[in-house]
Amino acid sequence: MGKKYIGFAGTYTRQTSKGIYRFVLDTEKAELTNVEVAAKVGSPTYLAISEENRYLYSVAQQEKSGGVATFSVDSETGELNFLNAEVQEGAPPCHLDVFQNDLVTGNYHEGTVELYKTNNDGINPVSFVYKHEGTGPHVRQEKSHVHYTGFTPDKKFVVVADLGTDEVVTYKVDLAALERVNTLKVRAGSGPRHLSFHPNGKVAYLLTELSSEVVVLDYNAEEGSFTEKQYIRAIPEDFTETNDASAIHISSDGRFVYTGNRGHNSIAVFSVDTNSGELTFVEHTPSGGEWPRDFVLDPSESFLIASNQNTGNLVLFARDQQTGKLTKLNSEVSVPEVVCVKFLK
Ligand SMILES: O=C1O[C@H](COP(=O)(O)O)[C@@H](O)[C@H](O)[C@H]1O
Repeated sequence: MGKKYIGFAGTYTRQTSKGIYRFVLDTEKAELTNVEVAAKVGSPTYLAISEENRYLYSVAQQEKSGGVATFSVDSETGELNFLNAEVQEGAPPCHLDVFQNDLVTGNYHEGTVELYKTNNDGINPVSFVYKHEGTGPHVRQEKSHVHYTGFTPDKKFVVVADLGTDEVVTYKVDLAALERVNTLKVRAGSGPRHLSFHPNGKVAYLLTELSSEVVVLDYNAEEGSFTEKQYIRAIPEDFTETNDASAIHISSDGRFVYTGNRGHNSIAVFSVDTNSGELTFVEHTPSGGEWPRDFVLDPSESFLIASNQNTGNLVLFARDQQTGKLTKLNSEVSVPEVVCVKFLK
């Protein structure tokens, strides 16, 4: 029997969006339904849900300040109850991740990584800020642009992708501070944006926004360090228009990697070599709208939902778990200025 899964969509609130939206995926009907505003908050672009679905954390903007808003979650109904928000003067972050009482954010505009401590009532004021320095050869690399902050699978380190400096930086969380422990420099001008670990914890996949490539990295979990082993294009050789690669996700069986292409407006599918972790290109599937900023696999991993920012639509695809291929289904819903999508676990 099919299941119903509750998902959330983060958005910009520059035009008509009201904040965080909730929706339901009905797997029996293969349909997205019940879209509604779950919480009114300023530009909650990126979302993170705690391990046990107890809390949802979002990027938040309040006038000229940015930070994090926190909500408790009713995991049966998906109701969000606002707890608190912590903001500082300046642009909001663009990415966040949470593990237990540690929450990290990455700020594209400020070139910073922030550490917050969470509690049962929400979040404490920011406890540590690390500013990245550096530049790159591309016109968008005039300074650091931190774009991704995520915990390693064993939660020992935090990994940061810096689009401005072409670096992947590893930090250790040391009580209320971040200690920089390793830096990998990738190809100049590539613009690292997002990263996803293979479930084996030994390989990671880095997506570069400016060069639209996936960089396959060997990961040393003892040291928190990376080494490059493969670069593979995420867009066709003959696509000459601008493409800003967006998100990267891997299936939980570790067999398929998916990336988003803003410009080519597609999702790229790659298969993973079981031994080396290296990738082989499988196919491109049109994302069903313009500017696929992110996408998500549903909890059954039989579906993928693309979030197209410029057309404001979530589009449902069936996912073949044997081939990794995607088939667009006849189901989509409107979510204005949509950025990211997450399911309750
Ligand atoms: O991918 C992108 O991200 C940056 C950072 O996001 P923001 O919400 O902090 O502005 C964004 O500025 C850029 O337009 C976009 O392509």
